[in-house]
Amino acid sequence: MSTATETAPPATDTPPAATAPSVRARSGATRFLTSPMAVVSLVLLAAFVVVAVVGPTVWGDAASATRPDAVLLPASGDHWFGTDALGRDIFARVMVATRLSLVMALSATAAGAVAGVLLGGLPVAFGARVQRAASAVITTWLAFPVLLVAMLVVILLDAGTVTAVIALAVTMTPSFARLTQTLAARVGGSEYLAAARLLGISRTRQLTRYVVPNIAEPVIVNVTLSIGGGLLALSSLSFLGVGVQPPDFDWGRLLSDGFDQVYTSSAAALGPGAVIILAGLTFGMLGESMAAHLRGGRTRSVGRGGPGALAVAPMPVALAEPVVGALLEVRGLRVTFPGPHGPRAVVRGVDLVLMPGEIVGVVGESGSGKSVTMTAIAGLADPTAHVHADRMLLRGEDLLALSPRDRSAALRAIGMVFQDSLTALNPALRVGTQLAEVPRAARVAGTARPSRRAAHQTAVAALGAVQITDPERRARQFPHEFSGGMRQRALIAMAQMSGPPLLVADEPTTALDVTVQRQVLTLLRRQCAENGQTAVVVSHDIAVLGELCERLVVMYQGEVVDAFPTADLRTPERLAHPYSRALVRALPDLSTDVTQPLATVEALLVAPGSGPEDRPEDRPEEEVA
Ligand SMILES: Nc1ncnc2c1ncn2[C@@H]1O[C@H](COP(=O)(O)OP(=O)(O)OP(=O)(O)O)[C@@H](O)[C@H]1O
Repeated sequence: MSTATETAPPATDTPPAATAPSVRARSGATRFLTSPMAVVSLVLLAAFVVVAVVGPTVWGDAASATRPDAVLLPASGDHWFGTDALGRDIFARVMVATRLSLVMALSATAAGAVAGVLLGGLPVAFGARVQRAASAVITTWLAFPVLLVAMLVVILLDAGTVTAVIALAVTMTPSFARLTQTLAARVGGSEYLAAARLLGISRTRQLTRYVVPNIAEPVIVNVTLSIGGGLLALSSLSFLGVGVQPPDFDWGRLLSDGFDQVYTSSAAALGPGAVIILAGLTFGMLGESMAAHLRGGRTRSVGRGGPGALAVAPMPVALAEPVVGALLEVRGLRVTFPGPHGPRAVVRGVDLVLMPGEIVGVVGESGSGKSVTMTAIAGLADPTAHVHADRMLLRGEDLLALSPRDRSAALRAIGMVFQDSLTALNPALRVGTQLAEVPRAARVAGTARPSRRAAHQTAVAALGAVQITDPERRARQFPHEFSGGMRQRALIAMAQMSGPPLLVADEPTTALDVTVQRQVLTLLRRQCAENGQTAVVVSHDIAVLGELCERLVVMYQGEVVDAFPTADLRTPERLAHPYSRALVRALPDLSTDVTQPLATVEALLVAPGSGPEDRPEDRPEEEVA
């Protein structure tokens, strides 16, 4: 069956010299600065900061000098926003008020954010009871109207600048607390925090090392967005006469004063109003740009056309003719991640050819690049990854020549079964509801979207097809109510629902016990045979792959070092690569002498990116076996 060839071209660690700019590894800051909205907001912010710093020095005199001969003048070349009832230049007063307005908004937001983060985040380290109590406090607090709370604070503390800041901070605290609580709950339920607890790591350390770093980014984005809202709220308080009191003045105070003369000089109110709106927009745009940047960077689920997507081979590469009839042909796949010492190539020149209907196993030790290879092929590479290929044909279609949108559509021919069934299924949705999303999302263009009921029935049938008993009842359960084997089968059902011609299963049985492992593998093989599907199954376990696959591809240190029919496992001495031979010899069987230590694959480990002299094929065989 094996008409394909996999070879390991000479590896180099340097990334391709010329690559598509869209996927060139760029620093986060550089990527952020490519957004026009981010640039505009930063320029505006810089202008506001400069005015806040130099405003009182430059415009201080004009802002405070009273001129009885220039009272209530309309806007003109000399007085852009006109003059007030004492003849003071309103534009100069707006410029001078910038400092107080910004300082108040920043202080109130910072105080509200710190209080909110503490209220929302601290309980995570103190267990469920404290979390429930904090949650009740936050919910009650949120239920009070913002203006009412602000007024209450003003009544209790007397109107003034500091009171306005405190009032705003008090109204902001519960929303920051709710955000932090939601984010912290996600971290609180994570496996890594559970592991930290098991290891006896102190609560303070849990909070500072595990909770805070994982919630910091969205909180910072929210703080930035809130500064704009804070500015507007403070201006409203001053406008209502309960904020900054004379002789101090902020933008809201000036807006309030300007309203008194709106019929004689509209610029007196419009000027401060426009500046308030511009400042609000500036912080809003900055926050939105940061949020978009984070979504597109670390937190966004990896897409099939964005960063991390496939780079079009930039230069003509001398390649052999395409393999006739291949379902998938990948040549020269390279994946590089940015590292502290420059780009790190973790997949180096991988070739992979799959013929229709075959099941191919990809085996290799942990970190050899199996998952990265598969996710890169499926267009699901991490957004920080730099993916490059010389050729990539899927069902005869040249993925490198397609637009990101068309490539995305073409890649729907690949169904993925992920390794960790617990994280691959949304814990908040019933299994049936999740599966029902597939037919509703994957409807054929031009046809009506299936009804919820029809989609649900399809989901139930799909669960039945993977031998989940009582699928109707199971479809109404949440993933945590399933056993590991059932979840894995539900994932297989989900991947199969859109009938993809190619199934990629990344370690589908790693977390399962041997009996369930066998059931899942049998199911995979039967489903592929029944549906005429091609499958690539990734595993560390050469024995598992030997049972399931017709052909094996061995990866080591980011390269394909060997490829052979599964039958060759019986004659390891015929395998071409020492690492493959070592892997097979390390497999115990019934003839293994149980009185002797099991054979192991010894010290081959060198980091990807090491020179060729460190690679196993360059070592004497006895060192390997
Ligand atoms: N997002 C990432 N950023 C940086 N390096 C990464 C990233 N994802 C993977 N790597 C690196 O790529 C290399 C290959 O990882 P990969 O997950 O493909 O290994 P694997 O062979 O699938 O291992 P395992 O069997 O343990 O899942 C590893 O050195 C890993 O640290």
